[in-house]
Amino acid sequence: MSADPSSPGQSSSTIHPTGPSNSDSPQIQPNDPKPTSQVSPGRPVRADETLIEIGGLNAFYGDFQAIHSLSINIPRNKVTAFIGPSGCGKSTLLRWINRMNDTVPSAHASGTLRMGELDILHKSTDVVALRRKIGIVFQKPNPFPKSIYDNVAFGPRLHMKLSKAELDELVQWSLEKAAVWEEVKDRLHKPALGLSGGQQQRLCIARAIAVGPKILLMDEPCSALDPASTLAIEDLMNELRDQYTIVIVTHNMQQASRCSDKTAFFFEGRLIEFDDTERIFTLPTHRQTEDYVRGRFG
Ligand SMILES: Nc1ncnc2c1ncn2[C@@H]1O[C@H](COP(=O)(O)OP(=O)(O)OP(=O)(O)O)[C@@H](O)[C@H]1O
Repeated sequence: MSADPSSPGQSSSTIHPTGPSNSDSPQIQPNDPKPTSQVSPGRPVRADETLIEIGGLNAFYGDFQAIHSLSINIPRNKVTAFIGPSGCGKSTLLRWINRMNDTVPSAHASGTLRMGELDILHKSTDVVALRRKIGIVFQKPNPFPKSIYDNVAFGPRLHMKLSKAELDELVQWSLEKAAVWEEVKDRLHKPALGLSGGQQQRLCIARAIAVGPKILLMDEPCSALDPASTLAIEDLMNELRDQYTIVIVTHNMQQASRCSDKTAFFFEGRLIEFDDTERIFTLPTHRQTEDYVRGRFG
């Protein structure tokens, strides 16, 4: 396979949708001086390169406020875990990052939510283009009732002008990246719904990366999977982390500590603590964080 281009769908023979440089996205300057942690004033904080910048975000369903004045910078090419008890706003935040909440009539939000120059919350933002950059994988695998091949080819057919050979190459590349190619290569034109749950989830990841996102949002991607499939997804996240920015919502503390670089702990719609995962699980600053990661509540 040749080197990944920085722009998906360009009409060259190299059609892999994303590459390590991610150079086509507007960028906040590396070494953004904003701290990536909200805790421990005085403690040195490593300056990660920010991909998603969130400032003073308030999110509502009607009158109910689900997220309160949230400020957090999501670092590029890292895995960030969102943890916290049920109802604390983790999914709401994911759903605002790729504007899924547009489909909820009562949902509204204020504050800053940016990916580089792109103002995610702005009314004029092209949501279809945004979702190419910010893919999402849900709790329950949701392949389309189509063939395995057509699931992965769906987005590229919509957004890119590719020859049959280029599309074949892209489908293969995406399935390889999602670590499911070997299992499906001989049944590409069979129904996706005939795959196991773990295979379906990896297919959904292949479908998400086929259109060249910068970031993959994963909302409890393993909660419907058996332990072996869960391990396969975790291994996959480890492999993808160099090329993608991954945000995972999880209730599984082992998973957060195994898979993520950074962890954000939320409680009742507020960010309590955001730090390196190792620190959150060994020496958190807040008692509430410690109680949660030790399983004392939630
Ligand atoms: N469509 C909606 N309409 C009204 N309220 C909603 C809607 N979706 C979520 N909420 C409320 O917003 C709050 C945050 O919900 P959210 O789903 O973001 O929490 P969560 O931390 O992801 O929870 P869980 O871990 O159980 O998935 C909850 O009180 C929830 O009931």
